[in-house]
Order: sequence, then C-alpha cells, then structure tokens
Amino acid sequence: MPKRTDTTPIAVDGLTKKYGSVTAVDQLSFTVRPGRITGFLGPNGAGKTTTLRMTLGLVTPSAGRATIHGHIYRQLANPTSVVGAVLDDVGAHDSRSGRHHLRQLCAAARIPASRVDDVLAEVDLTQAADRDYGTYSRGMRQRLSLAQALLGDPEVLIMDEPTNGLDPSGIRWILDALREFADQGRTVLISTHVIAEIQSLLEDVIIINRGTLVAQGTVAQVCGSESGTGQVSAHASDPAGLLAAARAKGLSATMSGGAVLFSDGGIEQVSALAAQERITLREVSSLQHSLEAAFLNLTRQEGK
Ligand SMILES: Nc1ncnc2c1ncn2[C@@H]1O[C@H](COP(=O)(O)OP(=O)(O)OP(=O)(O)O)[C@@H](O)[C@H]1O
Repeated sequence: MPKRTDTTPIAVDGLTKKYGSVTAVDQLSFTVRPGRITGFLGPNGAGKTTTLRMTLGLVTPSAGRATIHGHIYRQLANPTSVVGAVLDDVGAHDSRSGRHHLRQLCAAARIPASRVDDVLAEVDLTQAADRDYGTYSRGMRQRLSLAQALLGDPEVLIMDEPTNGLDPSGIRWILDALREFADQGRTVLISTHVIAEIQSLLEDVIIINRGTLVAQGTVAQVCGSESGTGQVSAHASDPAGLLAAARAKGLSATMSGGAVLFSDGGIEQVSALAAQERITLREVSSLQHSLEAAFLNLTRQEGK
C-alpha cells in the first residue's frame, strides 16, 4: 500500500562537499516531489553520487543538509522503512546466495525474514535465490540490489545509475519495476548521465553540473515547452526579411526548410518582431527540445 507523510520526500538545502581543493557539490538545493519519478541528471563528475551518498548518510557534508521526510538520514528511527537505496555495490559475498544476503540484512535491520521471499518474487529472482552471488549476471545483481532496497517496504527509492551495464531487456525490466513502484504512490529518485535510456520514465528532472543546480522542474518545463522559451519556428510572408530583422535585434536565428528558426526566445517575442516589421506570420510554433538536447544545452553552457 502507498504510504504518505506530509513532509517533502527529499529536500536538499545548501548541500556542499569539498574534497581538498575539489568542490564535488557546491551549495546545492532542490526538492523532490512525492509520488513522482524524478531524474537526477548530470554529466560525469557532476556530483550526483556524492549528493546521493550525503542524502543517505554515507558521506558527511562540508555544509548544508539533506533530509528525507524532514529528517537527516542518521536521525531516521527506522530508515529501511523510509528509504531504500540502490547504489553501486550491494556488498554481497561472492560465495553466499542472494537469499542468504537478504536474510542477513533482515536480521540486522530487524525486518521479518518473511520479507525475503516477498522481495525476491517482486524482482523476479526467486529461481536464482539460492545460487552464489558470484555467479550472478549484471542484471541479476541489479535485481538483488533492488530487492535489498525494497526489504523495509520504503516510501522513497533512490537509485544511482540503475541502468549501468544492463542490456536492453534488463533496462526495460528496471524501468517497468520503477513504474510499478511509483504507481503505488511512492517516490523515486534516479541518477544517471545516460538520459535516453530512462527519459520515457521521468516526470520531473533535476539537472546539475559541476556540483551546482542548472535546472529543476517537470520534463516539459525543462525541455522549454512550458517556460515560454526554447526553439521557435516561424513561417512568414517574408522569411528573409524576418531573418534579417531578427539578426538586427541580436536574436540567434537561421533559415530552415523555408521557415525561420529562432534558437531561443518565445512565440510572443517572435510575433512582436514580425508585427513591428509588418511581416505576416502564417504559422509559428514552439519546438520542444528532447530532454537529452535540453540536458546537453544546459550542461554545455554551464560548463564553459
Ligand atoms: N572520495 C573522493 N575523494 C576525492 N574526490 C572525490 C571523491 N568522490 C568524488 N570526488 C570528486 O567529486 C566530483 C563529483 O564526483 P561524483 O562521483 O559525485 O560525480 P557523478 O556525477 O556521480 O559522476 P559519474 O556520473 O561519473 O558517476 C568528481 O570530481 C570526483 O572526482
């Protein structure tokens, strides 16, 4: 059953981590909305893993804090029932079975051992449960990792690069499992730098670069379709005149298939320019960037 509380599932406030002269995360603030699947996106080295590890109490922040349902991780009385995490390494022993690993975790977290069979079934790992972890494929390891995260029946699931190294069917499986989890009203935060693989799943996105926030919102907002800015295509009575007028105003525009393509701006701005120049617009439309294009734009600009 879905579980909800009144507080924000994940709130990051002024979070900073310095490693000597390297600032891995720099005064980062964002919130994750309940019951949504949020992508935590950033290029290699942007600070995603460090942020998630601080959120999960595995790395101590230099400044700021991250809270899960209003509490820092270490203050959670019963953390496994609040948040489950799928990180790089499940910490299972090669010569122990997946079932043995989960049983040990149950004992340590005072979770009833009966949960082991439940989560093994949830991640389709029952048949391989008694095989040694060392014989598991990458996909099976990822399923065990998810099973581990689900042991405490948490409200929030945090996953660091969950599709890393998986084949297409493994990726499909993970995406379906996460969709199901979110459909129960739970909150999912997924970090990745491979946007194309998980784009279809995401509702909200947080994009970071060099440890700082560069965008946050729904996928549509970040792709430019709701913010009023982004690429605009205009079919005009005098396309060459419109292009010249745009450039004279310092707007970035090109000719594309008979239309004038404005690389940034908004429909209102383009309409006003055409009216000023007495050029009739036959059609004007806002082109939604793909999330991947928006990501590349945002992180490229910020990276300079
Ligand atoms: N323990 C550490 N000691 C020193 N520097 C570190 C440490 N952990 C991370 N860093 C540095 O902090 C920065 C952010 O790393 P982080 O792993 O958080 O990025 P990321 O966004 O998860 O990258 P990736 O997508 O490659 O996993 C990098 O410059 C990294 O080299």
